[in-house]
Amino acid sequence: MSQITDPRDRLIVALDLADVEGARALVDRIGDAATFYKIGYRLGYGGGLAFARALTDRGLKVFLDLKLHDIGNTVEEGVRAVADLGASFLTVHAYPQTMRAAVRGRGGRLKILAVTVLTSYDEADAREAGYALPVAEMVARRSEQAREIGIDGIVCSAAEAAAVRGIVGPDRLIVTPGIRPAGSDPGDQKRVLTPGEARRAGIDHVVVGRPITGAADPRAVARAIVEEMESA
Ligand SMILES: O=C(O)c1cc(=O)[nH]c(=O)n1[C@@H]1O[C@H](COP(=O)(O)O)[C@@H](O)[C@H]1O
Repeated sequence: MSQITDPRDRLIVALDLADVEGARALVDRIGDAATFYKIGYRLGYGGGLAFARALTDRGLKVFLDLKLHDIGNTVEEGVRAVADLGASFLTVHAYPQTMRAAVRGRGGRLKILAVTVLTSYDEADAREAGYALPVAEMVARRSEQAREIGIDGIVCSAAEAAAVRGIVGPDRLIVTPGIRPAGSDPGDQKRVLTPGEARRAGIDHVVVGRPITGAADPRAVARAIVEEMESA
């Protein structure tokens, strides 16, 4: 588990917005209630990579969620190309070739996170995609492979966090999307826990998008999530 001194760093706000103007306005509204933002490919394709640099220049932390998965050479060079954007985290899918390539391309302070099984998948979705193993076993197997390859952290559901911690040990990061404050709409997420449950399961960071980006008062929701984890 990482040494997090500022409790706000545990919350990563997913900036799943169409353009940089909207993202900048949201970051300004949230103000000092959050310190860590995720930029995925929706915003990335709308100028979000330059915006990542603008956020890090303001002292905020950035998670680039590009979920790379390709032939090794392309992944390695792709990781190398984003290594100097100042981001803290970059995602790749947890396939062994992809993870090895990402580790080769890693540089600077960029940490590579491996996405095990998406939190929008349940058992039926995994079977439909051709996987024979139950989701929890897939997550465990991919976490073992990530550890052997030297990946810095795991993305999984908080429902698997305690098992993953047993596999990857105390020093690798566990980052969990699929987080919903009690009573909020899960949307397309299927393996869902609350911020407090996630914290008790031993996660390092939660990723929260729509419950914050769609809220009337995003700053208040971000604050409440940080407080819920602090008191868990
Ligand atoms: O890699 C991710 O960040 C990710 C992995 C995963 O398994 N599930 C998942 O939801 N995510 C991302 O986490 C965010 C969750 O957003 P909300 O469902 O709106 O809270 C989205 O940006 C997803 O792309």
